[in-house]
Amino acid sequence: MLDIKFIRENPDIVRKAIQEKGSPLDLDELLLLDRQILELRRRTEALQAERNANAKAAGKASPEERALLIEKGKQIGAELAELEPQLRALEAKLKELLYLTPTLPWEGAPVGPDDSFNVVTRVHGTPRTFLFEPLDHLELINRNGWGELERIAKVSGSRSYALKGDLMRYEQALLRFALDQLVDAGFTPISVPSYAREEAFYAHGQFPKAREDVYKVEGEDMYLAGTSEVLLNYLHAGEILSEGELPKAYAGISACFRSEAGSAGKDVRGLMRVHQFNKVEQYVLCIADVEESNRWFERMLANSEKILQALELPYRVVEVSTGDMGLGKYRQVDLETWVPSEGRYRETHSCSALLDWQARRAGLRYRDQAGKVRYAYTLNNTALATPRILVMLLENHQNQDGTVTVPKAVQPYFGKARLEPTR
Ligand SMILES: Nc1ncnc2c1ncn2[C@@H]1O[C@H](COS(=O)(=O)NC(=O)[C@@H](N)CO)[C@@H](O)[C@H]1O
Repeated sequence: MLDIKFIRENPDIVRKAIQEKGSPLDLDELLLLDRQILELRRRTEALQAERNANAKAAGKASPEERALLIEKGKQIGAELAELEPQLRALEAKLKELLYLTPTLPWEGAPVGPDDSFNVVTRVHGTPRTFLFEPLDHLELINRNGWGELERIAKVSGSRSYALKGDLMRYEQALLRFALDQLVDAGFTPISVPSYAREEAFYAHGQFPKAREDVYKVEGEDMYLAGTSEVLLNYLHAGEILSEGELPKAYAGISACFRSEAGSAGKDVRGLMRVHQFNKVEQYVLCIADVEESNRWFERMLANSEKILQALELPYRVVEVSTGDMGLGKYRQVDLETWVPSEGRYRETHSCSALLDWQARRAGLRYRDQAGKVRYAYTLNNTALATPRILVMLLENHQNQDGTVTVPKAVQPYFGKARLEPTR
C-alpha cells in the first residue's frame, strides 16, 4: 500500500498505476475521504486545545466565572464525543481503501492488462529432439510404478499425488539440493509451518483479494498457506529492526496448500497443479532502497536460473506485465520450463519485488543509521517447487527404456545416475 502523503502529492502518478495495475480503487473517493479526515482532525484538535485552555482558565477563575467555564467545557466535551467516533470510522474506511493502492511498477514493466502482454526476454537451452516416441510424465510414472495416483485420488480426491520408490526419493533429493544451493548463496535455511493467522494473509496481500485460494481450519483463526512467503513475511511483523540486522535472507521450506478454486479444468491430471506441494522459497527483507532491492532481485533470479541450469532443463525468462503481476508488485519475472508432452513452456518459478507494499501491511520496519524509522522492502522467489518440476525432469530426461537420467548436480543427493522401476 502507498503512503497517503505520496498519494496526496502525486495523484496523477497514482491514478496511472491504478489503471495499469487494474486496481478496483476509486482514487477520487480516497482523496475525498482524506480531505474529510484532515478537516475533522483540525476541528477535533482545535476543540481539544480550546478545552485545555478552558480548563486552565477555570482553574484560575472566580467561583461564578468557573461555573460558566465548566459548562463550556461540558459542551466542548459533548461535541468531541460526537466527532471522535466519526473520525475513527473515516480513518478505518481510508485504511481499507489504502489496502487497494498499487505499488508503482518499474519503468521496464510491459504495460498491459494480462499475461498476453508478458515479454520473453531470454531463452536458455533448446528443447530436446527425441529419437524415440517420448512418454508423458504420467505414462512414465505408471510404467515404472513410481506413484499411486489413482489410489490416492480415492483417499484424498482430485489434485492429489503419492510418489513411490525412486521418484519419491528423487523429490526429496531435489528439495535438499535446492535448499543447499540457497545456503551456499548465503540464505538462512528455515522451516516454517504451513498454517498462519488471518492477519498474516492480509499482510502478504493474499487477502482480501484471493480468499478462495486458501483453505481455512474449521473453527480457528488458522488458514493453510499457499507459500512459506506468507509466514516469512510475517515473522518480523510489528518489529523495529536495526539497519544492521538487514538484509534478512531466508531459504524457507514448507508444504504449500492451494484450493486451486479458480483453476477448474486446468492441469487436472498428474503433478502440474495439486492441492499440496513442496517449495523451497527465497524470501528477502532489505533496506528501503530501490538499488538494494534490484540487487537482491537479480541475485534471487540468478539463484533460480542456476538451479534450472543444474537440472539441465530448457527454460525461458518472462518479464511480467503490469496487469498480470498484481497490485503489490514493483517487478515480477517468471521462469518457464519446457514440457515436451505439451510442446510449450510452463511456469516453474516466480520472482517478485514489492518495495514497501507488504512491509506497510505487516508493519515491517527498521531504524536507519540516521535514527529514522522506515518501512523495509520485501522480495520473494521460488527456488524449487515439487512435484511440478518433476513433470519437466521426467519428460526431458527420459530414456528409451523408460528409465530417467538424474542430472549430474543432483546425483550426489539421489545416490544414483538414473531413476529405475519400482519392483
Ligand atoms: N497448485 C500447484 N501445484 C504445484 N505447484 C504449484 C502450484 N501452485 C504453484 N506451484 C509452484 O509454485 C511456484 C511458485 O508459486 S507462485 O504462486 O507463482 N509464487 C509464489 O508462491 C512465491 N512465493 C514465489 O515462490 C510456481 O511457479 C509453481 O512452480
